[in-house]
Amino acid sequence: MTDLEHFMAIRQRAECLFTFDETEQAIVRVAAEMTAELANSNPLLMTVMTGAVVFVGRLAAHLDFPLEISYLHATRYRNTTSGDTLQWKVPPQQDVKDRTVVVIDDILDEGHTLAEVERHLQELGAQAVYTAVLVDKTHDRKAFPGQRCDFTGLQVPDRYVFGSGMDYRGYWRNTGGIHAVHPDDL
Ligand SMILES: O=P(O)(O)OC[C@H]1O[C@H](OP(=O)(O)OP(=O)(O)O)[C@H](O)[C@@H]1O
Ligand code: HPA
Repeated sequence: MTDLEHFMAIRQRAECLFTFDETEQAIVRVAAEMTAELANSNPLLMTVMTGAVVFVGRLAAHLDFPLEISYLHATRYRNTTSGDTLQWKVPPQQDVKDRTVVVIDDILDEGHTLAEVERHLQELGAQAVYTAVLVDKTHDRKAFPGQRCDFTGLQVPDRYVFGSGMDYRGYWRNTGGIHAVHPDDL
């Protein structure tokens, strides 16, 4: 089987957890919550590349107030399905001093990525740091008990998921819904 045939098989055997329309409804709700909280704070949306690239675009289309979008690149999974230490590939690309920063990511899984990114932005002098994810994975392995984001789209079960920006070994970020990899494929 070629690599591309393998990725096609992964996609076909996966279970659809949320359709594109369901993810869109969640994103519209998150946008409304963000608007209520942040519309007057000139926020900087700090996109955690690469996974957040789809979420930030879809979310920003529903945010009708002044804001800026920037990015950093940090990775813990490096195209595998289990996390390691966080590797900083690109530091925050815009001055965050005295800014309200909203860290945008695709998923809160074990939470080490967001905890470290948040700490770093605080060290750089951000006035306030909020966090927003499309999905929060339900399990008891978070970086600290009770870890939550300020804005969360959907809860997913404790399975490896892809779609809406989240990847399976670098592929299927482009799938509009959210899918769980078949257990035999992990
Ligand atoms: O909560 P955690 O267990 O730390 O995992 C969440 C992080 O893992 C993924 O990034 P990844 O390292 O796979 O890089 P990617 O964004 O390029 O997919 C995802 O985009 C989050 O940033
Ligand atoms: O379940 C996941 N899917 C995709 N990327 C991830 N990064 C952490 N957990 C996941």
